[in-house]
Amino acid sequence: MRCRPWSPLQATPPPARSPLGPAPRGRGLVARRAVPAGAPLLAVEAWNALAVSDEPGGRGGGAYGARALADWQAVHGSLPPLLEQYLLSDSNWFTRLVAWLLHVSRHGGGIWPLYRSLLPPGHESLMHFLPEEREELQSRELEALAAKERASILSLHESIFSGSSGDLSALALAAGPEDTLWAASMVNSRCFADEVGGEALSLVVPCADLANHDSSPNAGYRLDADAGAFLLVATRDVAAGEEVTISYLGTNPTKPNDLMLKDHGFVIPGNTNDRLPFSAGDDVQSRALGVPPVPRELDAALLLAAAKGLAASGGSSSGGDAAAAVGRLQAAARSLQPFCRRGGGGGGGDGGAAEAEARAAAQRRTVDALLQQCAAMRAGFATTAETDEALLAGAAAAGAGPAELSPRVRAAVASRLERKRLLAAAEALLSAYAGKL
Ligand SMILES: C[S@@+](CC[C@H](N)C(=O)[O-])C[C@H]1O[C@@H](n2cnc3c(N)ncnc32)[C@H](O)[C@@H]1O
Repeated sequence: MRCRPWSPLQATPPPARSPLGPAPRGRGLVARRAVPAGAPLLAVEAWNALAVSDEPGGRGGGAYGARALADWQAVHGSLPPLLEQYLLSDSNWFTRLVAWLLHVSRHGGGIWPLYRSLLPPGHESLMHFLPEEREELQSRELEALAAKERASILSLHESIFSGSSGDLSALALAAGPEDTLWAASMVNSRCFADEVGGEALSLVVPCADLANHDSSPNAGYRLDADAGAFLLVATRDVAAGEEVTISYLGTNPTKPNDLMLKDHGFVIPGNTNDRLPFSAGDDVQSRALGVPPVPRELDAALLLAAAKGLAASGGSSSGGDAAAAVGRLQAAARSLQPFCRRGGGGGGGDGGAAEAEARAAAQRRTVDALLQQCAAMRAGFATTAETDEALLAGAAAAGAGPAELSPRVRAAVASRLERKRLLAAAEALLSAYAGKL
């Protein structure tokens, strides 16, 4: 592929596959020279991207998508008419991009064989998890999500690509379900979303798609239709040799880790969008499970003060870096928010000492009930955080498991460890809260 000559980026070499590596992100983009904030880091010609209109019949009438498809064919050659028709149809954008990626992977000339060879052969997103790998997630919900995701892609394979019955079967785009699963995870984990003149677009952009995620990224991206290029732009000064990162939360800033794992195959340490599944014990399901009702007695201001105090003292006892620990405290505090007293909560002052003591006692009962739920969640995990940490560090003690983890098991262990660390943050927060009463 041809990136603009002034592009100051290079792709890092493929990483050594070692589980001992310090939280490796894999390959990425690295700035070859310093780039000031606001300046472009990389420009990929628009005709080198696979761009589809999310809703060809919607806003913008699919005009940019149709033009992009025509431009692409002018450069890379005509697509089979059945595929061209399908790419312009109102089938969902995801399936259209999967079809296009499968086509260029099998039949594309020019840059596409090189691009195909750069794409990873396997992936850690949930649709690839086999039943024995799903168990490593230590979460019934995630296991169910993984099974559902896989079933939905396999059914898409049958209805669109399968040799016997699919809408596009005549094109022989996928040799089997594994091809469709691969292309689906590539689109899920690598595609960009943007809009031109109100027309929502989804794009696979070779080269730009090598940028890894960071929660405090140093780059943003945009499709510049006038310049005919997809740009990565520095959002702050980037030093020579620094990794160039973007946020994968661009289209869904509220994405929790379960969905990160579903789409991207990794979790964000200290993802503030995560929530612990505390129960108020007042719904039918909780009553059936015997979860005692939890009165909403916490004081929002006190909860915030407890969280701030813990954050100032270096986060909770959970592992990982300081920013992640603060993120977990925020996520824990938000998980506890529903247990705060409505209408300001107050509780201070004019009712006398007896009333204040009654209020404190009510809060302690709420804290105790929530700590009990934490203990129940902890008991539901088959391993401890320490075991997971040792597994990820590759220092598996005798009987703790194999020193080498497959990429998917590694992703599963990272995901369950992150949930345990969030739980530890919630426990620390509840204890700090109780200490303030
Ligand atoms: C768009 S690609 C980025 C380039 C990728 N590293 C590669 O070698 O092709 C997205 C994939 O990179 C990996 N990745 C990106 N950011 C990551 C992060 N912060 N932590 C762990 N893995 C990350 C995940 O496997 C993800 O599905």
